[in-house]
Amino acid sequence: MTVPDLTLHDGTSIPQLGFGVFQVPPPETAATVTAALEAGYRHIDTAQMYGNEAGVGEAIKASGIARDDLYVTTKLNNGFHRPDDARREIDASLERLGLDQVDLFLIHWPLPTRYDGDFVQTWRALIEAQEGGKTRSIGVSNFQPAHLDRIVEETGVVPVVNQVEVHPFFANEDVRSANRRHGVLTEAWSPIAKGTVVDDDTISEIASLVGRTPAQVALRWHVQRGDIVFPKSMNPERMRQNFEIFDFELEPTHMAALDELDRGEAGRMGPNPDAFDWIP
Ligand SMILES: NC(=O)C1=CN([C@@H]2O[C@H](COP(=O)(O)OP(=O)(O)OC[C@H]3O[C@@H](n4cnc5c(N)ncnc54)[C@H](OP(=O)(O)O)[C@@H]3O)[C@@H](O)[C@H]2O)C=CC1
Ligand SMILES: O=C(O)C(=O)[C@@H](O)[C@H](O)C(=O)CO
Repeated sequence: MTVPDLTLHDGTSIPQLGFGVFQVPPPETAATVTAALEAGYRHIDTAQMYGNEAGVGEAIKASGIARDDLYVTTKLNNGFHRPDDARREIDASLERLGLDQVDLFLIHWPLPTRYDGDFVQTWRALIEAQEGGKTRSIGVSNFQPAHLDRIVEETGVVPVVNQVEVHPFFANEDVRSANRRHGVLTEAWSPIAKGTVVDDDTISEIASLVGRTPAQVALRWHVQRGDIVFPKSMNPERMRQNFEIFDFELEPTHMAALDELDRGEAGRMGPNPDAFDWIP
């Protein structure tokens, strides 16, 4: 199965499908990521918050896969928004991952009610890290349209991606359209709604009609909308299943039926970025 690359506005490219490691316990991360690499994944999405960057690094090193053939994303933790902390912790991530450079570094959450709402200082620290060669690309996560507008206005530097919650029950269209307006690609987190797409009748019916599983149908919906996805699974069979989504297509009526499942704010499963202020 070939995973398409999408071109980011800085000229680099990113595999549209990756593997997410949120809630993969640190002691099991190396084995889990090794299984994902064996299944064909070449894009890994981790974060300082997940506490498992070292396991990701261990699996990468043991795989023998050429560095250029892998795409690695990590994210700055919420306690490190001040520039001096960000500088130190970006270096610490590289050390844990065993890499000289990551492909993408993100601000994990904007935390508009912390640090006097000054996530612009944090964005400047990421710009500096990119200039210093510590990351090829820089982006943000959980940025609402106003947050995105502000960093672009104040620095002139546009993130390549905004990683936000998106799944059939929470289409997050306001943020996706703000991303498009800025030329920012959307990365959809919790793309299979934390596994709950399997319980939905509409998705299950479409899955039966196309001879696929509900998770495959949901992931296919995302990729046909042009978003980047990285489902998490610690089960080798589901890991493989989630990878096999580029050999079928959903027809427009099926795409429209999935679009109809959007519950707006009621469908949100994770924290609201305007209020989220948790520092681990
Ligand atoms: N930037 C941010 O703030 C956030 C980023 N993320 C990123 O997005 C990634 C994915 O999101 P996540 O929250 O993990 O949720 P997902 O939507 O990827 O769902 C993961 C859950 O679904 C189950 N699952 C996996 N595959 C299948 C399948 N084929 N059929 C049925 N159930 C399945 C998994 O269980 P099992 O392991 O047993 O298969 C797990 O419980 C994260 O790992 C992380 O990288 C996530 C949240 C927030
Ligand atoms: O997984 C992530 O990347 C997150 O940021 C979430 O874990 C988030 O912090 C959360 O769900 C807290 O309850």
